[in-house]
Amino acid sequence: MERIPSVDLKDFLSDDPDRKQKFINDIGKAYEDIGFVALKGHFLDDELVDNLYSEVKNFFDLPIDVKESYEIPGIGGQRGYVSFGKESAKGKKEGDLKEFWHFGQYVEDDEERKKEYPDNIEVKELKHFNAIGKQTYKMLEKTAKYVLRALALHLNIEETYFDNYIHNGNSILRPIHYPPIIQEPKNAVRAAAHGDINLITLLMGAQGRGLQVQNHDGEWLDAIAEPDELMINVGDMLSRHTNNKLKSTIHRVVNPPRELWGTSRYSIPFFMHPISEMKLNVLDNCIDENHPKQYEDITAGEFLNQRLIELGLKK
Ligand SMILES: O=C(O)CCC(=O)C(=O)O
Ligand SMILES: [Fe+2]
Repeated sequence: MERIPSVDLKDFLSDDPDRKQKFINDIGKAYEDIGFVALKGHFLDDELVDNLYSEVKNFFDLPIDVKESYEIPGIGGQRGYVSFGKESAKGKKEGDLKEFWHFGQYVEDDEERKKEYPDNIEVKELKHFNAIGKQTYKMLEKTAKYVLRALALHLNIEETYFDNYIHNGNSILRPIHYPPIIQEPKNAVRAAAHGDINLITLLMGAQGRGLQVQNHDGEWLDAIAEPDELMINVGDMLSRHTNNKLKSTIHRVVNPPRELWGTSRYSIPFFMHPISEMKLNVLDNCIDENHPKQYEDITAGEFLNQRLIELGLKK
């Protein structure tokens, strides 16, 4: 496969069963192959997207000591600010050339669950940052819910199978700033090759160049979306759960050519996580003679913990 397939969520949401089925088939096929699709017809309107980018830029433009005052020790970077170079890909010692912010779940109907998560951090210097973040979080979560419904149907399980696992799930919205490059990086890139941890990732900002996806032949394909598309990929949790029927594909963000070193890159992934007690045990109907069970039983919470330690975010 030479390019990332494009799908339209409006097909899945339509009353026409043929359109709905076509969406399921297209995304299912793409995820069994390259693990990525570009998706139109999502729930983010242009005004929200514009406001979000401007708030995100305003935040990263704040003085470093202000940003660092939002870097909270002891929570594995799960909320607030994570400073430049802190996170490195699994197995790599150089930090990625990025700084980022985390918005987490807004639990409004479950006191116990609310206690489980760190609180979101309010940026006092920016009037609209927090509200715009929350609105975006909700719209991406809603988009992801329908994508997972389509995948459930593709997997021949109940359409709403994922709904209860993602309601109040541990999802994270991560605005990332890759700053201008000042001097030749030794071994570091904007984001080193990695697979995502979570169920699925919805990425805003893939219209800017830099994101690359590895195909089966080990070649790197540019993954560029249209301005109205989200790039959506399978993460390791979903790949485990489906016995690797759906592929969590390795991807990276390369440094720009020297003439573009002076430019920042902004991207905003939404990492869809389930609640921590969801069992990621391989689904029975993804096991047969030709596809023996490949992964040990594990919960989403245990899996996340392991990975945060490997990323250098948690001790
Ligand atoms: O910035 C990007 O385009 C991708 C970032 C990414 O892959 C990640 O944060 O997991
Ligand atoms: Fe990623």
